[in-house]
Amino acid sequence: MSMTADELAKRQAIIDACRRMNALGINQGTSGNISVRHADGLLVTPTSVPYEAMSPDQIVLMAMDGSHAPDQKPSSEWRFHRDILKSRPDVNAVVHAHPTYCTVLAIMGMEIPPVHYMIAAAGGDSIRCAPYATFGTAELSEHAVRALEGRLACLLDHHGMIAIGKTLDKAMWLAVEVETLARQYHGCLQIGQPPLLSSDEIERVRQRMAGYGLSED
Ligand SMILES: C[C@H](O)[C@@H](O)[C@@H](O)C(=O)COP(=O)(O)O
Repeated sequence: MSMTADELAKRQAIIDACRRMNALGINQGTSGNISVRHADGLLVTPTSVPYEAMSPDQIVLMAMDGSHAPDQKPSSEWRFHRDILKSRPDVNAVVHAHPTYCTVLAIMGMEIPPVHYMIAAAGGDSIRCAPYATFGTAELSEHAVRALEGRLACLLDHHGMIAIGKTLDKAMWLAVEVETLARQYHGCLQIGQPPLLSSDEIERVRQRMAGYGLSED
């Protein structure tokens, strides 16, 4: 398989990010998948390959019509990766994981409200929870794209979380922030119903955050 240095670097960056997801504790086992925009299509992780054993040649190069080399097996979630990248020209990377606290809230069908100003990093005053649909289906993809409208992250009912970004580093950074928010919200709920920040305040923070570190810009 011949490829440019740029493509090889993107493939390796995807694998490094997958391993980091598990090392950071925001994912486990072979759950989760990652994609990055490349040329007119995307590079996406293969299905059910342990991240420690994943090699750059196993990353699947996919066209926007879903086609790929016949000997390659893309992630079972390639549809939402493709559909998000297709519908969001502002986004170049998609990170899907099964972080524990995000998934606990998602199982309960709960979205994350503005309990902490860092929610602004996800693009607005809530992190929505997309309705449940079977993994890998076009229905799940439609729900995810809708839940991500005007946002950079969403929960997936009875499933997990998606974080997206202009770069893979930004999407990974946001994935950790979203799991932290989920943990904080879960902690608050042990005490009672937490007071929330106003939508105006979240919008103020969002504007102040523009260009801050790895957040939205
Ligand atoms: C069954 C899978 O775990 C599915 O839930 C998917 O969402 C996932 O996280 C990993 O699937 P792939 O290995 O197919 O990327």
